[in-house]
Amino acid sequence: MSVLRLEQTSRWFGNVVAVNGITMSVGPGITGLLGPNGAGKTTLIALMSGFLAPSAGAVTLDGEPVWRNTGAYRTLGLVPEREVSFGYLTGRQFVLANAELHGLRDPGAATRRALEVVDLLEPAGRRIGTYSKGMRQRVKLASALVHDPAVLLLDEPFNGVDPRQRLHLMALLRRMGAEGRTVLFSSHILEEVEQVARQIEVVVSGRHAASGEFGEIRRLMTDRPVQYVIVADDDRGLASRLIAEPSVLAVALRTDGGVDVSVSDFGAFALRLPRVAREHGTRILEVRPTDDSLESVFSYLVGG
Ligand SMILES: Nc1ncnc2c1ncn2[C@@H]1O[C@H](COP(=O)(O)OP(=O)(O)OP(=O)(O)O)[C@@H](O)[C@H]1O
Repeated sequence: MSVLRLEQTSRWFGNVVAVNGITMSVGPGITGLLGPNGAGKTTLIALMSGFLAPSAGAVTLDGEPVWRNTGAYRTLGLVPEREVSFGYLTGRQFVLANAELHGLRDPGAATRRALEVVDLLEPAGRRIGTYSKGMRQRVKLASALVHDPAVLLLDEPFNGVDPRQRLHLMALLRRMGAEGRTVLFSSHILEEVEQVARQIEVVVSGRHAASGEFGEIRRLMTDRPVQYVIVADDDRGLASRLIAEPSVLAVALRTDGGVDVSVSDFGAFALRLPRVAREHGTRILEVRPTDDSLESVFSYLVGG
């Protein structure tokens, strides 16, 4: 049972602050690290795996600093986001190379075991260059697992992987978590994280925006105010009726036509809007959410 801990951890590159004073603990089971592109997930994972030194604060594994600590490297496995650049190696050669780097007593047996876990024994004699994207992810996973680490860190493992392979990979991660390993994976897709992770940590612009069980995070995201543009055949009439609705927070006429509507409870609003329109004989021509991007959800979470 291993626990990774970040304490007021920051990392900057010149004047870019990639990770900004993050404090969090990652324990056994599966944790999802959720954040939009550029949020600092890759930098965080590099800090947690001992590939980068923190500029300030500390990263520890079971109380010991991770940076420049060979003991920690034996406990950690990392699946980086970048593609394996050794396409000319076979899957077996690639995993074996890592087993040898770790100085394992029986690298051949460890390689076989790791390839079996990810279900790649059969194609292990083929060159990685001929593998599908999902197979390439799994061979990276086998390489990260070859020394049987208690902690497994994966950077965007589902990116570009087809749906069937994705399910396969998710099942593998669940198994790792159920075995008591500390598994953390990053993603920018909430649905992906929800399907596998028990615990979710949200990062935005290098800051720790939220932390909790996925139900809590989902609630935080869905309870936020939502903005719509609604275009009707009578914008002014519609605006005056909508402002009387309890689910509506604010209404403003747009100069280019349509109404900006800020909604507190979009479930209730979705039920009311067609009724309000029908009762007053108004035709709705368009309903368009204006801030449904993940970025806006995140900026809401960080209070931006
Ligand atoms: N080596 C570096 N030198 C300069 N800036 C960097 C470096 N590494 C990361 N950054 C910057 O730090 C910020 C966080 O980047 P990071 O790659 O950690 O984010 P991310 O959440 O993993 O995003 P993505 O999913 O797009 O990779 C970005 O603004 C990035 O440009």
